[in-house]
Amino acid sequence: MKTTADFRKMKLENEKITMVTAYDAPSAKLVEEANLDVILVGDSLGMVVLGYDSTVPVTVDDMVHHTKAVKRGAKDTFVVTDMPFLSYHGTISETIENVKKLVQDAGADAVKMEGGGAVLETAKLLIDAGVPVVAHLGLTPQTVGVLGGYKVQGKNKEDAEKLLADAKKAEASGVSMLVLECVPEELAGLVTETLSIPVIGIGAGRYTDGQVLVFHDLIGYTQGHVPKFVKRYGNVSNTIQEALKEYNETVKHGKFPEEKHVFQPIESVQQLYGGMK
Ligand SMILES: Nc1nc(=O)c2c([nH]1)NC[C@@H]1CN(c3ccc(C(=O)N[C@@H](CCC(=O)O)C(=O)O)cc3)CN21
Ligand SMILES: CC(C)C(=O)C(=O)O
Ligand SMILES: [Mg+2]
Repeated sequence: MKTTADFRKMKLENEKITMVTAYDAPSAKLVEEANLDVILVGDSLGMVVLGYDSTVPVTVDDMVHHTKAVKRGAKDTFVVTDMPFLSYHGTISETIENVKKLVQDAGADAVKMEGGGAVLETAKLLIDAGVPVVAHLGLTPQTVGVLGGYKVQGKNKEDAEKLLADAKKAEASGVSMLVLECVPEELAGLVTETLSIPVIGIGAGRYTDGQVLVFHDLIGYTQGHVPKFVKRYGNVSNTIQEALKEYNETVKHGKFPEEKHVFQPIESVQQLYGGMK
């Protein structure tokens, strides 16, 4: 399994780092077999899998449940799990209780936390305790209510300076990586060249050390809104829809099951009831 040290080395050697979300065992297995570097059990789970309108309703128990599934499917890939909304804003003991569930019970290799400022103080305490932490700046979907929508961040000088300062603070806190979401690509490039930790972008342009996308967006399986920064590499929704329609038709028309799908012989049933009428 690649580790945080490997990701740092990859940055130094200009080798791009690939990250994708996964929420269950079979998809995690496919990600591992495709040789991607990192799996993120994102709280986007709430939107792409659980049918919520935002990531706000996602709980620690949801993240535990799906992290366990992902770890069963991908035993040899570094797994980062999102700490969900408000699960790292209470007392440090409450936060540690939640981290313990995600790391010790579910097997996450690192936890990701959205935000700068005070969140990074919390990150430092966790890192001192031995927990690898990934920071997440720029568009932080858990604060959508405060931001007023999923909008590009760091567009003016003041916001850009704040973001760069938070990024430096993240590095100083000891975080292993930084996810940068929905920022102008030049700002992402500046953050990337300023920091020595890997910067993974989503909607952050071409100059970051790596990229992350939501699994369902990438394969074309998202049912709701797909952000502009997404490239769809497949169209799985079509494939599934075709299979479902064909199943429906063949059953309705008596063409499934066929003889090869049937258990034979039915001697015992014949002995019991004298066979079918
Ligand atoms: N399917 C999915 N993909 C994601 O990448 C994703 C989620 N869901 N849910 C959690 C967060 C929310 N994210 C989002 C959601 C929407 C936009 C969006 O619509 N952005 C506008 C840009 C608006 C602007 O110009 O300021 C867009 O048109 O893409 C961006 C990120 C990223 N994450
Ligand atoms: C969009 C990525 C970075 C994320 O946080 C998630 O999938 O929840
Ligand atoms: Mg997230």
